[in-house]
Amino acid sequence: MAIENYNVIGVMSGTSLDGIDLALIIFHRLENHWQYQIKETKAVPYTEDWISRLKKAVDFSQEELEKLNKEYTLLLGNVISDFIAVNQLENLDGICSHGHTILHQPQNGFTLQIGNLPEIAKLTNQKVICDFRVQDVEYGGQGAPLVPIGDRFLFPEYDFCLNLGGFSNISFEQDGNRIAFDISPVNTVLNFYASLLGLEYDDKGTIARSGTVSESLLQELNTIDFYAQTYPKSLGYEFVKTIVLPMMEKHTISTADKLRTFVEHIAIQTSLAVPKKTGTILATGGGAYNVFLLERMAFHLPEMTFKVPDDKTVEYKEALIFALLGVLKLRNEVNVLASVTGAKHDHSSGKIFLP
Ligand SMILES: Nc1ncnc2c1ncn2[C@@H]1O[C@H](COP(=O)(O)OP(=O)(O)OP(=O)(O)O)[C@@H](O)[C@H]1O
Ligand SMILES: CC(=O)N[C@H]1[C@@H]2OC[C@@H](O2)[C@@H](O)[C@@H]1O[C@H](C)C(=O)O
Repeated sequence: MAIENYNVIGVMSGTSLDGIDLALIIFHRLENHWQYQIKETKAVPYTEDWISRLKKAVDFSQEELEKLNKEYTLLLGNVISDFIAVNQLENLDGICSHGHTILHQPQNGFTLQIGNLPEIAKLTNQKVICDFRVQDVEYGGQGAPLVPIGDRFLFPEYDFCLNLGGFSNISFEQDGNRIAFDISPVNTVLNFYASLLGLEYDDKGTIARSGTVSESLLQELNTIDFYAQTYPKSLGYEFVKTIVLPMMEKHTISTADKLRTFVEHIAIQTSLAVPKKTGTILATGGGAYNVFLLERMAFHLPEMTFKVPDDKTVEYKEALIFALLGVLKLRNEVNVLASVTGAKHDHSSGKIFLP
């Protein structure tokens, strides 16, 4: 019985801008099946300065972006090195790092994740596998979402995997193919309105719960073109900045009412995204802690069972899956599914940098 083991660190910075997630993962590959253990984790919050720079970067010039990329690679290198030192890690097979998405316009042929410069391998003194999205866009794909292959390998017992991060996405099996797509913005928008009230986020959705749905805003949001499109499809911050926030800002209602309306919008779009209305949904990402959001989803999908895991999978599932994408790349195996991204074929994506 062939068992293969990998010791890797998964590193993820998501679009909610809460910080950098690191997870030490041990993978066991046993006769075509993957098993995992999340051994150590750390969430490193961004400073106010970094949050502001990463937010503004969507409007940066090429020169400013290059400078930011170098500085962010240095930040990631330091954060990863600290994680290795604190946990006294040795004999790692690699660091599998997503970087941070600044621009995402697959329709125009580009996506940019910073923090993926070759220096990262020197800074950490480790083999680094990174930049997983670019090749997919070059192959005509969306470059996102990339976690669905991990959903297939690591969470096959669930009918649906729902990620509630900066944006939400869903993945499921259909006729032997994995299907997945981004559903709607989630914490990118909720955090923006929470920040107007001086909060990092709307804890458990309490403020949204206190608000009232604006039917006119809700209707406008639900008729945005993106929702009528068929998959493959993915979202970037550009969508929030140019379409969603301007639409929300036209409505002179309270911030609590905006939060309430947007929660309803997410819940409705989620219910429309699932192809069948019964089964089990694995809900992960920080939005899974938004109790009110989950209540509204359950209202629109009354026969669905929502499962929020009670372990580190909720917060570290993306770091875990990018760790798997890196291992698959090291094995030269497919880590991006064309059925999900729309690329011309399945492929093994990512760059490998040696120290
Ligand atoms: N107790 C809570 N109540 C409500 N929302 C919460 C709570 N805890 C976390 N969140 C939300 O989750 C966000 C972090 O989610 P997560 O880490 O999944 O985002 P992400 O890594 O940026 O995701 P993605 O890569 O999918 O965009 C926070 O910014 C906050 O909006
Ligand atoms: C371009 C980009 O970074 N997209 C993120 C973002 O955050 C959530 C959603 O939009 C998803 O498409 C993707 O991240 C996850 C990890 C993915 O690729 O599966």
